[in-house]
This record gives sequence, structure tokens and C-alpha cells, in this order.
Amino acid sequence: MTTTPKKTHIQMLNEVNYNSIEMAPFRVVSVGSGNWGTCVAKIMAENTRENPLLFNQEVKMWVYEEEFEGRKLTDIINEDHVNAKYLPGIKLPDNLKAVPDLLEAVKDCNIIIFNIPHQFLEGILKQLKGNIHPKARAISCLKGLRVDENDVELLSDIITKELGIHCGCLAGANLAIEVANQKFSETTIAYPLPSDYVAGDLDDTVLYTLFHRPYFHVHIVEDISGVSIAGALKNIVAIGVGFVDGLQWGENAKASIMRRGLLEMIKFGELFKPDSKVATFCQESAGVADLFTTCTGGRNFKLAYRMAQTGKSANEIEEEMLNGQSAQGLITAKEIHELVKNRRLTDEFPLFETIYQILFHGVSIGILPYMLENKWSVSKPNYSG
Ligand SMILES: NC(=O)C1=CN([C@@H]2O[C@H](COP(=O)(O)OP(=O)(O)OC[C@H]3O[C@@H](n4cnc5c(N)ncnc54)[C@H](O)[C@@H]3O)[C@@H](O)[C@H]2O)C=CC1
Ligand SMILES: O=C(CO)COP(=O)(O)O
Repeated sequence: MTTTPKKTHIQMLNEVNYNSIEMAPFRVVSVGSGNWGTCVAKIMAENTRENPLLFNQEVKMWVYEEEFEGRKLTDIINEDHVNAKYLPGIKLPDNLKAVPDLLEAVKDCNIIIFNIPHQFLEGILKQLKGNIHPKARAISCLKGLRVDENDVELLSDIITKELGIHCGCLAGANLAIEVANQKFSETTIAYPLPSDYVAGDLDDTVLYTLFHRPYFHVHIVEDISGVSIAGALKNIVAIGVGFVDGLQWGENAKASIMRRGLLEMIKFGELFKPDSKVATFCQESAGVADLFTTCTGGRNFKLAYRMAQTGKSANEIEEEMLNGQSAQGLITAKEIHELVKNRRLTDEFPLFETIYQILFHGVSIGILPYMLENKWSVSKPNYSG
């Protein structure tokens, strides 16, 4: 039996007849309005305004409604054009519209950008099921994975499974406050074209036009597994780097944790998503660059630094320091621990496992060098305390 070879990305793009564009002007919604959610929505609103033939100018942003300083957050965003709680001090374009009702926000939108802390994804997808544009396409900007006892799923795959829409992902070395202040950075978008791709559909050109700015450079790839895994796991590594920096062990120690972390990220890809490419981890912004930036200036790093300096718990510091924002590495460390324990793979991930033990079982940060010497295994409790 002969099978038709799958067309490459480039072949499909070359066949597009741009005279038969069906989906433009695209209508864009951001599901999420936190620190990064608001920043990405701002970028998209800047670009939709400059490209009125391709996009409806208004970008909607679903806001989990709350009161801030006596006013509704949506009112603050729509009247003052600033997200005073999650991205203070940054002027937002007036074509960015905050919407408190999730279904109202996504109504008629054929590009849905997901950008929320990953613990809230499941609840949001339940509400969206059956209530979105049937031909919508999606991009996930979340940095996380869904892990059950024995396996791991990409969040973009969960979105596809729950909503029946194709979904790519965006990740990179992108501290929100720097991007919001239009300081230069790069990002990676993984968007393999869907099998039901039609002319005029969301493609590399549309994605580039929606996200690229002079200060925010976009590189589009196909390796959705590599981009997703790197984005999720570097948050755990950043906690390790925060620990050793908090104890002032110096630059060499931080570099060691990053090196070991990168190896474990790649190993995780090999074992759980063999289609992930080592090149993505080593060459893309979503790989080593994001690892570096999160390990030097991210919330996960800062939280762990403060834990090491004060001896307080992760939850205490998150509450004190982050004002409603979330350090995803805490959740991801726990999720990965459960998975690798159930799969009897703990020994393959000594750094991730040690960070988990420090975070949740009071193990001393001093254990880390033993782990680096491979003298420690999780079954030896005598190094704790
Ligand atoms: N902040 C950053 O610099 C970057 C973050 N990311 C990733 O982007 C994703 C989104 O992060 P941020 O926008 O920074 O979020 P954030 O950390 O600012 O989280 C706060 C958001 O969660 C919402 N929220 C609180 N309770 C909720 C609930 N019960 N249901 C739904 N939403 C609720 C809040 O309204 C707020 O919008 C995460 O996966 C993060 O790892 C990626 C790149 C940079
Ligand atoms: O992903 C990030 C930068 O690319 C942000 O990391 P934090 O969530 O640790 O702040």
C-alpha cells in the first residue's frame, strides 16, 4: 500500500492562494491578563492597529475580574489603559479591550491566545468547550505541562483535545516587564501547520505579523514539544539557581545548576516526548536563552533566592512578594516529581528531585553539591535538615 507523503511546512505555504483569504480580518482574543498575559495582549494590539487588512483592530482580553484599589480591574484597564495590578506603569493601547465575561470575550474570535498560569487552564477549557468559533486557531503562551501519574501532555495538546482546535505555542526569554518596556528580546513560536490547513488560514506570515515588533523578534519553528518542555522545566532550574545565589555560593555554582538543569530538560524531552529536538533547547530563545533569563531575573529565581535568605516557605514568599502573580516552577517541580517517581526515573533527574525535596520536604540546600557529585540519591535521607 502506498501512502501520500506528508507535505512540508514550506510546500504548504507555497500553495497558499492569498486571493482566497477566508479568515481575515482575523479577530484576536487573549485569554489571560496577568503580567505576561497583558504584555502579549499589548503587543498584539500594537500589531492589529498597524495591520487593519489582516486583523480586526480591537483585541479583546479576558480578565479574571477583581477589585483593585476600590475599582473593577476591567474598568481600570478600559478607562485608564493600564493594568494597575499585574503590569503597573505600562500604558496599554486603547484598542485593547478588557472583558470580564469569558464567553463574551472569545465570541467570534478566530485567533485565541491562551496566557494564564497553568493551574487555571482546565477550568477555563471546561467553560469554553462548545462556545468558541468553530474554525478558531490557538496559541498557548503558558509555561507548564499537564502531568498525570504516568505520562505528560503538552498544554497545546490539551487545548486541541478539549476544544477541537489546532494549537501552537509561544515561549522565549521574555521577562514581561522588560518586553512591556520595549526592551529588545526574542521569542520562539512553534506552529506546525494543521492537517486541515486551508488557504488564508493562520500561518507563519499571520503569526509573524501578529507578534513581531521591532523590540520583540519572532522565530517560528515546528518543534512544539521542545518549546513546551523547555518553557516549563526551566522554571524548576531557576528555583535551584535562586537557592544557591541566595546562599551566595557565587557565579560558578549558578552556572553548574544551569548546566545540569539544561541536561535534565533535554533528557526529559528524550524520555517523554522523543519528537523534541535537542537543537530547540540549545539554539532557540525558548531553550537556553529562556533558561538564562529566568535563572537570573525571573519570579521563580527571586522566590527561591528569598527562601534561601529568610528560611521562609515558598508559599509564604509567593504571597508576600508576588501580589497575586504565580511562580509556576513550584507547581511544575511537584508535578514532575510525581511523574518521575511513578515511572521509577528519579535517578535520571537528580537536580529536579533535589529541588523538589528542598521545596516541599525541608531538605537543606546544602545537599546540592552532593547531588552534583552523584553521591546522593533520594532514598538516602541522612543528608536532610
Ligand atoms: N510573567 C512573565 O514574565 C512571563 C510569564 N510566562 C508564562 O505566562 C503564563 C501566564 O503568566 P502571567 O500572565 O505572568 O500570570 P501571573 O503570574 O501574572 O498570574 C496572575 C493571573 O492569574 C489570574 N487568576 C488568578 N486567579 C485565577 C483563577 N481562579 N482563574 C483564572 N485566572 C486567575 C489573575 O487574574 C491574573 O491575570 C504562565 O504560564 C507563565 O509561566 C511566560 C513568559 C514570561
Ligand atoms: O518565563 C519567564 C521569562 O521568559 C518568566 O519567568 P518567571 O515566571 O520565573 O518570572
